[in-house]
Amino acid sequence: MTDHVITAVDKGVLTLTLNRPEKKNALTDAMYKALADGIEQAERDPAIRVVLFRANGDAFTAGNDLADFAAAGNAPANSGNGGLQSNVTRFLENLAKAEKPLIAAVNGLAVGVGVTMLLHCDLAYAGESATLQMPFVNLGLIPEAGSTLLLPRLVGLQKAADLFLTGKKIGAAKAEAIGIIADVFPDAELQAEALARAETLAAKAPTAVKLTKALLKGDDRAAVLAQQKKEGAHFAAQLRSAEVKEAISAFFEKRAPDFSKVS
Ligand SMILES: C/C=C/C(=O)SCCNC(=O)CCNC(=O)[C@H](O)C(C)(C)COP(=O)(O)OP(=O)(O)OC[C@H]1O[C@@H](n2cnc3c(N)ncnc32)[C@H](O)[C@@H]1OP(=O)(O)O
Repeated sequence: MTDHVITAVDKGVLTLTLNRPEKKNALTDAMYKALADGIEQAERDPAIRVVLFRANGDAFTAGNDLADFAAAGNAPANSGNGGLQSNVTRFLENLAKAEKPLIAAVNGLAVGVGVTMLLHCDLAYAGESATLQMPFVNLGLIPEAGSTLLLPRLVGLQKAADLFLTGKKIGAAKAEAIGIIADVFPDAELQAEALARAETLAAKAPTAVKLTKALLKGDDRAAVLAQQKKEGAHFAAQLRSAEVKEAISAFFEKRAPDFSKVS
């Protein structure tokens, strides 16, 4: 159990609220566990029709907790903790496997997995001041969640490379224009709008909704899960690299990383 994710069910909507605002909702293993458990609970419970991801504070999420990455990178190779933690993997797999609709309300910053998870959401809404960034390469890492398959399909190879290789930030309007975000709302209206849409969807005919989602996703699930596995293997190797050690040290020392000496 963690207080850093608040789980609530109302009117057919399972709401998972990220609640670690003092760390910009950076995701710890316990938080991934709560998110993975939440999706499984929704899939099991016929009374739950929709999952809504939202966040308290001024950021959606700063992505994976970098201290956890540093610890995983330093763990003995045979400790079972030398790659993505099992709850991260479970969360990413559950996103890809979910049969019920997933909705996200993105306020403020969404970084790393905070963006790649949106590629699995059927409806991702954002506040107008939201920014999205996938700085995996800047951290010495590679993108995950099947995003190396999903993003280029969604936005084209050039735009996907631009986002992944530069790690640049984009605003909500741009994210909507390229298809990552379904709709943008004034910041003050985002949460109410996303909840209202989730509740409306939860009241619709559940089998028709599930079948429509399945048809929209096509036959992609196996390919996405296979891509997650490929990404995960590279990710685990990179976590142990000098590149990641330098990038994470630089983050906590509040300086720019220096990759000039890594080969
Ligand atoms: C499988 C998943 C992979 C991924 O998700 S990869 C992506 C990993 N995430 C990142 O690289 C983002 C790292 N964070 C940042 O770049 C910045 O932060 C932000 C741009 C998100 C926000 O910057 P600002 O508004 O200046 O806030 P602040 O003072 O940097 O952060 C407030 C407190 O939050 C902690 N924090 C922020 N992000 C993380 C994180 N990802 N892991 C651990 N801690 C984080 C900071 O250290 C600090 O804490 P203190 O107040 O104690 O100094």
